[in-house]
Amino acid sequence: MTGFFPLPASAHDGPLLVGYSGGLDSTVLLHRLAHDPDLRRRGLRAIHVHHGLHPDADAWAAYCARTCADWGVALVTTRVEVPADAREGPEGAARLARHSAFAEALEDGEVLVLAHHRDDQAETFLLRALRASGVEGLAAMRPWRAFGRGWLWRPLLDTPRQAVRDYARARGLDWIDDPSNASDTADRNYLRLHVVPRLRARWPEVDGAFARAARLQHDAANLLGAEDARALADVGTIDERCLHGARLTALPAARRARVLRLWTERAGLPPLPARGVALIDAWLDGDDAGEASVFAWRTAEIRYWRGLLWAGRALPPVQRDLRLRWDGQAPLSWPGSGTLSLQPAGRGPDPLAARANGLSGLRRLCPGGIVVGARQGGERITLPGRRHSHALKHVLQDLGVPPWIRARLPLLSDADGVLLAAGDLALSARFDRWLRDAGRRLHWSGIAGA
Ligand SMILES: Nc1ncnc2c1ncn2[C@@H]1O[C@H](COP(=O)(O)OP(=O)(O)OP(=O)(O)O)[C@@H](O)[C@H]1O
Repeated sequence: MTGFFPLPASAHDGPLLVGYSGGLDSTVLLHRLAHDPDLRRRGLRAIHVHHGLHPDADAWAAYCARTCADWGVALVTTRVEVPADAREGPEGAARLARHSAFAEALEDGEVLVLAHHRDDQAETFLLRALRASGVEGLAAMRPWRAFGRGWLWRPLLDTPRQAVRDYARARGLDWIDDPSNASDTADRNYLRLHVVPRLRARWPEVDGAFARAARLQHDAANLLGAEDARALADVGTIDERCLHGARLTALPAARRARVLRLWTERAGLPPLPARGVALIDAWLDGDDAGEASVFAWRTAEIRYWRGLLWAGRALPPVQRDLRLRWDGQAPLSWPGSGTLSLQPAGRGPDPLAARANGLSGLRRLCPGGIVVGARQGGERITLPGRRHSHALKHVLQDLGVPPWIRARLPLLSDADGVLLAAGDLALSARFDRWLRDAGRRLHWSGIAGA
């Protein structure tokens, strides 16, 4: 009988949840784990994701249930909906649905175990090279990573497919052959069926060589990542969404691209594409004419203005015609662009005056209630301590408010159209006085993602 192949040491010791499709690889993995008394003591269960895509999918789920019962392993079967017209194609959409089912099933500290092996790693490396990936992509799959509330472990990543096959044959295991593996329409299958066999005929060690190359990229990616984090800290963020773009220009182009990607990743945005990096480079190199520039990708945007870069979720369109009445009692939602509320001020006012003013004071200030609307252009405001009014545009420019926030600012006016406040960024002398007397402050929660 061929060897009971060794498993690498486990980096985390939570109970195990095996992703069990019923195919050769995960059958071998489950058998190997289920027959290892040390691992069983940690706790072991399996999950089968029923994609409902193949006519035999019910039979596959039943097969997995029987095998698990034979081996004394508890099985969770989860049915997922795979959208027929997904942008990622059917395999990609099934994979996404499967991974969210895994994340949902995984309990705190539990370890999801998947049966990717060394030949899968070699294919992933090749696929990534064909997509012109950098070091992070070429590092391919990691043996361990954080996943949902626990971890993801790929203990077979150094085990060749042939060893997996030998193990199954030696123990008389059977498994499900998914017929889609024989089709070469998917890139991975094309490599597996046509390309890797040609390479292997000439270079028998090709899988091991690609897998080793992936590991080297992994080490390089870790080293680079640590330097990127230092460079980002040196560039300095104003907050997690706003960066001193001008200071990026001191960095070499390749480092600048990596720092931008790290910054957008930390802001929780999808990976920044190369054309976004190129455009930002052009902004930083060009004359800043004072116009804001924007690059949008997927659900995200980066905006550039006066040497500063902002990253966030795509902003809602400007609603120029929207006008709402507000009595100040409850917070007012300013559609797509935050909320206005009147809150108690930090330093307490004279309590008697405050009670006398209170919200009825707001009605005294504006008998017709406050009208909240978008900027139309040409507004003027008389700031506290000033005798004359100023153009709101200049006030906001002096405050350094970027144009896309200016366009979405809720403007508060009285019934006669006299401007009281622009968000909570600029207050008129009259409104400021009333707020002080009432012991209140105006709060605008700002634009989410701006
Ligand atoms: N239907 C399924 N139910 C449970 N686990 C599954 C299922 N399909 C795949 N797995 C698990 O995921 C592992 C990898 O399978 P496969 O290569 O098909 O998945 P993938 O997530 O598409 O991987 P890749 O990242 O290589 O594209 C399997 O060995 C198995 O452990």
